[in-house]
Amino acid sequence: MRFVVRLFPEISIKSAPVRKRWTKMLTDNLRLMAKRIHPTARVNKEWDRIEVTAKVDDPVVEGQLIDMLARTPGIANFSHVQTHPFESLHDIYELVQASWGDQLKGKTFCVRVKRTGNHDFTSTEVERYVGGGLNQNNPTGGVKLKDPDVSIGLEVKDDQVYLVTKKYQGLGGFPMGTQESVLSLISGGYDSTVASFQMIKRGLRTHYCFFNLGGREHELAVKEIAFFLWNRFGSTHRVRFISVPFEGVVGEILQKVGPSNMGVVLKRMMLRAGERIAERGGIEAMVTGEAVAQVSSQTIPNLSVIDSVTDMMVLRPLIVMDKRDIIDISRKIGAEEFSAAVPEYCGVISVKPSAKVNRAKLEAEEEKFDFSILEHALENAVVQSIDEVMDDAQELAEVELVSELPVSAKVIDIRHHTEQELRPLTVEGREVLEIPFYQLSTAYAELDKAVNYYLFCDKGVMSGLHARHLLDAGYTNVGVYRP
Ligand SMILES: Nc1ncnc2c1ncn2[C@@H]1O[C@H](COP(=O)(O)OP(=O)(O)OP(=O)(O)O)[C@@H](O)[C@H]1O
Repeated sequence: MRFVVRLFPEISIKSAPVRKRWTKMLTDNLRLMAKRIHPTARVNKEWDRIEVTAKVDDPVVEGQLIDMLARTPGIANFSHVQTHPFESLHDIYELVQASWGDQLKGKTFCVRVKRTGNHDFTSTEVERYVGGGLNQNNPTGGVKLKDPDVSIGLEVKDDQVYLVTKKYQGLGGFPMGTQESVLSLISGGYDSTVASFQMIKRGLRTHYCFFNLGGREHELAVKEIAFFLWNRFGSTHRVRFISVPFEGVVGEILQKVGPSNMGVVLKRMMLRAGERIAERGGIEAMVTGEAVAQVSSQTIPNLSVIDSVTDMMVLRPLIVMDKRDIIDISRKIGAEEFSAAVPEYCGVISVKPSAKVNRAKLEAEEEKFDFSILEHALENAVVQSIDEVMDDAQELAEVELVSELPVSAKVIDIRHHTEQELRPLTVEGREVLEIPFYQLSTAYAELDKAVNYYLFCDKGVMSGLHARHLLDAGYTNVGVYRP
């Protein structure tokens, strides 16, 4: 089987040396991946195209090669082609008639020919001869040069004719490795996932940085997404996944920062930490999934307060995109199910978020922040190669979930104290302890081990994550209460 790959037009207009270098990179990338699919797969570079062949007649291999080409950055489109030797114009006509004749009934069509080599006919002569013959010998809707129902692509190269049997859309963008590295701040939601994809598609080597706010399950879900993106669109280049334990930072924000500023301060802490991690890895730009006014921390005034903590360039590929379009891309690239399954971190952060934070007030609040906690988080960041991230995905501890509480059980309401005040939880006949999740790990140690505790939060996500946390820490008397 044979595929002809056309370069993304933005590559074709580059200067000759750049084009040559980038085409070589795309060829190398394809070679690496094709070899993983079948040992006979070969990738050959020519000036304006790349050919991918495999000496095997197997629809599974064919499907895998099509999938590989459809998800490789740098390709405009690609065609499945059949090659045949020919001696005369009439041979070409017969080949086309055999493969296209019965598909032209009632349809308008045109024949497009590209020719290379020495022949005693021109491309236009081939188009006329073959088109005329097809029209005469089939009940077609006639030749139509503009917007025909069927466009038949042919390539005549020396003594071979290439018949296009099917044409596929490529991903576009630039070949992986042609651009620099970036550090994508990924939370696993639709936005940062799609933002990371956009970077990969443009040929940027995209490393991942995750600030762990919600425990091991959240981390694993994000690792799964990052691995998926890399494996599907950028696996020719090894990247890193950095996980930064950020629960301490969140706890400190919740204690030192007023509700309206929390979201913006959290993002400032993320950019501060992200910048340091990027610098350690020799990376010059960060990427986030923010879009203007999608939430209140993403207004222009707030984004500018967020940005002011770093000199490093922050790329926001989704900045003017609508959420609906972002989710459409997520669906198209197969990431939607992953992002939909990522637990939304319900405890953090702004209870009454402000669309325009008061910068002076925010900076005054930040002065109370203990920055050694941020340093501690950075020291404890775990760096993994992306192909190793799923190795540590051991089974998560099972958590008991109850809607009716056992007689002697107590409930721990782990919501933020402002929510506890707004909507206090009462459970008839049971004691409810109010321990916000950011105090839980220290407070839990003080509790009576003989009692069973069931954690409660609004969505059941945080309570599940924290119950798992406690189980991991060796406590056994803990579950989740979902009334
Ligand atoms: N836990 C996290 N780890 C790493 N980056 C994060 C984290 N939370 C947020 N970010 C970064 O900050 C950006 C803005 O976060 P925010 O929670 O305001 O927005 P979002 O638009 O809902 O993002 P997403 O859909 O990616 O979760 C995210 O797109 C992401 O780049």
